[in-house]
Amino acid sequence: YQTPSGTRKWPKTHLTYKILSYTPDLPKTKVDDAIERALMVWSDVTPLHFRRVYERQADIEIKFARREHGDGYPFDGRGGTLAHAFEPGPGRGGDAHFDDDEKWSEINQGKVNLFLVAAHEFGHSLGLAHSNVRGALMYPLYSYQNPKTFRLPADDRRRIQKLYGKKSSN
Ligand SMILES: CC(C)C[C@H](CC(=O)NO)C(=O)N[C@H]1Cc2cn(c3ccccc23)CCCCCCNC1=O
Ligand SMILES: [Ca+2]
Ligand SMILES: [Zn+2]
Ligand SMILES: [Zn+2]
Repeated sequence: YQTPSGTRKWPKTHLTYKILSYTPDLPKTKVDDAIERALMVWSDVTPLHFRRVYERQADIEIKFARREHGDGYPFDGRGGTLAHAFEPGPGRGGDAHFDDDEKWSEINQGKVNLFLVAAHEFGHSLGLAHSNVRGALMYPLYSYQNPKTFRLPADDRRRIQKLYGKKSSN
């Protein structure tokens, strides 16, 4: 998992993901769809492929949780931190957790958009650290934008392709 520069990456391009729990704020199908589209943000620009699994352990395990939830990084109630994720590695490496005290939504300015937050978290799951480029997906502050018109900013694309290469053209 270790690269020369010290960042960590997956030693494979076919990754599995599993949704362990859901939020009561959205229908399950909307959560599934937001997660799938958030992963596609990254697979669209790299040779990475994501497959959903239901039984076995997955590389990227996704759950909604409140406050202390067993990893020593408790959430903080509504507002504040929205979610977190672990860098590539065995066990909890790659996993993404979402604060279920947030009001998760689809297209709604006032609430938190699951697709946008998930796309950010999966950047960490794949090995990206935060960006200091305002407007980058990996910027540490959440900012709402219309998910229908979302395009991966150049800084994020450049950095993920530096780790995993570009999407094979064929
Ligand atoms: C990028 C995002 C998808 C994930 C990040 C966390 C992260 O980097 N996960 O990988 C996040 O939650 N950032 C906070 C950072 C933050 C902003 N404030 C805070 C007040 C307290 C604690 C944290 C914050 C000020 C008030 C606004 C609170 C609501 C929005 N929260 C944020 O933007
Ligand atoms: Ca919170
Ligand atoms: Zn956690
Ligand atoms: Zn982050």
